[in-house]
Amino acid sequence: MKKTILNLQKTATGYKYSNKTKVISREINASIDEGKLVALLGPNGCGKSTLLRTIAGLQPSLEGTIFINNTKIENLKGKAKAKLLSLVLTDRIEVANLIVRDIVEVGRYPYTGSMGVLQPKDEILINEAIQQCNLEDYSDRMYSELSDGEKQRVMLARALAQDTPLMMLDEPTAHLDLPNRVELMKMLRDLAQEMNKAILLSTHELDLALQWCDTIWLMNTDGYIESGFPEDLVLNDAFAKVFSNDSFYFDKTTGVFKLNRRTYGTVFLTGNNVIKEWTRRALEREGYELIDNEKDATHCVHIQDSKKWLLKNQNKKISCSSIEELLNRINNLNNNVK
Ligand SMILES: Nc1ncnc2c1ncn2[C@@H]1O[C@H](COP(=O)(O)OP(=O)(O)OP(=O)(O)O)[C@@H](O)[C@H]1O
Repeated sequence: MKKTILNLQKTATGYKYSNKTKVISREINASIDEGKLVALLGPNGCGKSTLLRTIAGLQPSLEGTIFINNTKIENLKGKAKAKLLSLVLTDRIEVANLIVRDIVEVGRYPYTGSMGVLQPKDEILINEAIQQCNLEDYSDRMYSELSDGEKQRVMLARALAQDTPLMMLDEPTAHLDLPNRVELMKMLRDLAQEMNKAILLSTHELDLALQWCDTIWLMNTDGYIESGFPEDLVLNDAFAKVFSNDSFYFDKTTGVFKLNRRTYGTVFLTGNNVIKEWTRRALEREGYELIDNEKDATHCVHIQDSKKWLLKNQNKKISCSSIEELLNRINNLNNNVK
């Protein structure tokens, strides 16, 4: 059976001032088992960073109990806490005159004596962390001279060297381009599975979280969390409730957000699946709704190959050689309406 690494019971988070308390989240009951990658998702300002800081013990919880490896977080201090959890924050730390390896070595601080002398086992774990984060060619480079994506990998390597059962990352993909975002998510998933770590990351990358994470903690604007399997949260409309508004909605079929807007006509579309998908995107962007019933459609489009779209409208049959031409023709037919 999988061991539970993080367990939150009736946790409330927030900020205390001398004469008042500002509650951000309440009644959080959630847990993470070893080997699991969990995404904390929610709108701006709902309380994701506050929760991560509370779990890390950087600020006290207002109510409830947080257990890491069955130990209450408030009973953990200094090095004992640093052996159980590592935290990678969004803010880039700016350090002068340190090379990448120096920073990864900091991860071993909880295990070294008062003089900070590294033992052979520490060196092995530092080398492994550098390797796992693909930093072998960077280990002697100045940290301050790296790109944001490379700095992010260094921070992950430092957290890995810390060798904790729980790793937490606050918006780790924030400064990365798309290939690096995917690469990082894959790396975190591999780490969870191969090293049996419990990993909690906050993110705004809904599609990446849906693809790569075992569980999603979905936080709404009132700070309540619904925890579940990504696909279940899509199908039970939890995503739609948290993220949709008057301007756009969450489309369950495709898993993306779409603008609510007037439709200019309906299209019945047939043909090769890949070309159909890109044609669908263009049609929907232009304000056309795709329907399954040929009889009721304003336009019918049959895709013959990647250079031929056959547009049928009442008595007309028009052959188009690109999606751009298809859209121009449909818009021309619709001119009086649009
Ligand atoms: N030190 C603080 N004192 C008082 N309120 C704070 C403090 N830090 C954050 N807040 C408030 O707590 C709420 C939650 O902030 P938090 O940064 O946790 O949200 P978030 O979900 O991480 O947001 P984002 O997605 O924009 O990063 C916000 O209303 C914010 O203004």
